[in-house]
Amino acid sequence: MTSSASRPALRKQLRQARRALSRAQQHKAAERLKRQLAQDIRFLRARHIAFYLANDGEIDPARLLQLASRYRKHCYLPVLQRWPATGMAFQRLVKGQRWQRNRFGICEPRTDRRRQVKAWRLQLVLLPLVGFDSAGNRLGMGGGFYDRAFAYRRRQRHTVRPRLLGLAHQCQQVPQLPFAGWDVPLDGVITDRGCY
Ligand SMILES: Nc1nc2c(c(=O)[nH]1)N(C=O)[C@@H](CNc1ccc(C(=O)N[C@@H](CCC(=O)O)C(=O)O)cc1)CN2
Ligand SMILES: Nc1ncnc2c1ncn2[C@@H]1O[C@H](COP(=O)(O)OP(=O)(O)OP(=O)(O)O)[C@@H](O)[C@H]1O
Repeated sequence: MTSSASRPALRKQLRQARRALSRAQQHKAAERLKRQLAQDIRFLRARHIAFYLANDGEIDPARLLQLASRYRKHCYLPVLQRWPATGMAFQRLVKGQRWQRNRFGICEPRTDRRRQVKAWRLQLVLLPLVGFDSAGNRLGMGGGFYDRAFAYRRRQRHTVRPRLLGLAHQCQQVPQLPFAGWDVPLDGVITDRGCY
């Protein structure tokens, strides 16, 4: 996989690669991801964790969400804001949760501001990646939603909360991603094959 391609071209290639994975490969990857994170101190210690609902071939953290609920952790999902349209909040999941689709067709909890928290209240955020490199640079879907939600971390480098862990299939690693000024570096990346 070349990383000299432009961001949009690279995004397209990598999205195709993850969508091309078979159901059996997806299943295995999700299981391996769960096994790794279930023993990770960052997962075990965190009480407030943001997940995502897998879409577009993303590695699926649903098993971890189930595990976290069993441990009585507070689980959150991203919810796109209507205003500003570039905003994204994290909303806590509740029993009997009602759902809606966002403007990209991704399922999310029905908006309820009382259950939304400030990004810095979370202890661990599991981010969906389109691509990553060994330096912790990430490529997302291109909306800049996660970058904006955690932009404050670039001003407060000492802030450790929340930890940002990118999740990806191993086939999404590239040698080097072009760094954009607004990119918020990750604390780590976890794939079905290991940690970075
Ligand atoms: N599972 C999951 N949930 C998530 C994200 C994600 O990456 N994965 N997001 C992370 O930011 C946010 C949604 N961000 C997105 C940004 C751009 C496109 C996108 O470009 N979609 C279309 C094209 C545009 C359109 O339909 O109008 C596409 O699939 O090509 C989708 C989601 C919030 N929820
Ligand atoms: N902190 C910010 N303030 C304003 N605009 C931003 C900020 N961060 C990113 N953006 C804008 O968002 C757009 C998308 O950024 P980028 O291509 O890095 O998205 P991404 O990281 O792939 O997506 P995502 O964060 O949703 O996973 C860029 O054009 C950039 O201008």
